[in-house]
Order: sequence, then structure tokens, then C-alpha cells
Amino acid sequence: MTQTAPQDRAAFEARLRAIGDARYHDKHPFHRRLHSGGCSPDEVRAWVINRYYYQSRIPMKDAAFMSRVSDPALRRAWRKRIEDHDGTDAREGGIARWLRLAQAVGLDPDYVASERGVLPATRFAVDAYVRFVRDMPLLDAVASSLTELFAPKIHAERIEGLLRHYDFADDAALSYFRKRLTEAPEDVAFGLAWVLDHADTREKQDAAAAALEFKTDVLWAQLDALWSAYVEPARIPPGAWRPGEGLLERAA
Ligand SMILES: O=C(O)c1cc(C(=O)O)c2c(n1)C(=O)C(=O)c1cc(C(=O)O)[nH]c1-2
Repeated sequence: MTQTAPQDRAAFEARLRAIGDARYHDKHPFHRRLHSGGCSPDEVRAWVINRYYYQSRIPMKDAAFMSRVSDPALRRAWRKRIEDHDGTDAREGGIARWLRLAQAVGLDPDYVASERGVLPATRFAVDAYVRFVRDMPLLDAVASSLTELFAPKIHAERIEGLLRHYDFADDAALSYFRKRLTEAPEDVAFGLAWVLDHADTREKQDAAAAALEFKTDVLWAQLDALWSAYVEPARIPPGAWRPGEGLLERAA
């Protein structure tokens, strides 16, 4: 039986980028609504609450990844991701910055950090991502992080759209996204080179592409859940956040 030859490096990279062009969540109607000023204050709050759950699990999935890596050089390159989100003694991290955004939209950061009110489908999607990275081959795990190839564009659009359309938005509230503009390209340059180097058979290339598609589904499913629950006609699942809950005194 003849084996299919691997794609050359440029063709394989183009294949990965085409997955983003077709499936990345910048195309989801919820993001269009958010960035163009179409979201109500409560829709923005629902997004902040649910997206916190994703943020909170990113360093956990990176720790799960590192626990499986025997190569010290790869661990050294990867551990920055955990510090970017958790911070260090000297430096604030992304989770703290996200909670600043929560405060700016009138939410009590303790409520957001409690993870109460997160939609069931958000939990299922995000937990599936953590499990995927914990259980699948390292190549698939690294490939699944490559949605970050497409993230700087959406972060830039978001900064511009939120600043233009929403009163709560200012540099402090949006500092999370501005910081990611420099953090994400560093991470993804490393991740992409690693995947291109290690996907040395057609089967591995197919697996890496499938991992990236899986991750686009993880992101898309979160926004589908948000739309279904909070955009009219709203269908909020039992136990999920209801407008009016978890607000700061001044916003209540
Ligand atoms: O706002 C976004 O659209 C977005 C998307 C993604 C992504 O593509 O997974 C990440 C982020 N932001 C992000 O801020 C972030 O720290 C991050 C880490 C990862 C990852 O898979 O390791 N994705 C993302």
C-alpha cells in the first residue's frame, strides 16, 4: 500500500491558515454584534462571565500539557503561557486583567471568579479542550493552540469596536486585549514552528489539522451557547447567570 506523501512545509502551513479563514470565531454573529456595538449591557456581561471560564482554564490546560512533556526545552518555552495568565510576583497576569474588564462592565469580580452562572455548554466546550490537551498526542495538543494565529486580528478589532461603541470601554478595561497583541504572536510563532517541524508524515499533518478544527469548534460552540441563552428570544438555562445577578453596587 502506498502512503500519501506529506505536504511540503508551505502547503501544510497554508492548510492550517485556511482552517482559520473558514472556521475561526471572528466570523460568529455574536462577535459581529459585540464589535459593532449591537450588544446590550447584559449581553456584554454574559460574554464576560462565560469567557472568564475559558480564560481560567487556559493555564490549567497549559499545566496539563507541561506535565506530559519530557523535553526541558519545550517546557521552558511553554511555561511563559502560564505566567502570562496567572501573573508573577512582579507582573499582573491576564486573569487579573480580565477581572478588571468584568468590573468595568458593572460585574462584581468575585462573582465572575466564582464561576457561578457559567453556561453549561461553555463548561462542556472548555472542559473538552482541557481534556483534549491532556489526553491527545503532544502534536495534536500543540496544534490545538494554533487558533492563536488568528487571535491578534480579532483582539485588534475588539479594542477598536468596544472603544468606539461602549461607554465602559477605556484603556484600563481593555488592557487584557492590548497585552495579548504582543503575547499571542510570540506563543504562536513557537507553536507553529513546532507543529511544522513535528508533523513529518501525512497522517500527523492530518491529525494536526483535525486538532485545529476541533479547537475552532470549541470556540464557536461557546458563542452559539451565548447567543442562544442571552440574545432575544433569550433561553437562559437553569442555573446560568440572569441579568441583575452578580452586579457591583453601583450597577445594581
Ligand atoms: O479573544 C479571542 O478570540 C481569543 C481566542 C483565543 C483562541 O483562539 O483560542 C485565545 C485568546 N483569545 C486568548 O486571549 C488567549 O489567551 C488564548 C490562549 C489560547 C490557547 O489555546 O492556548 N487561546 C487563546
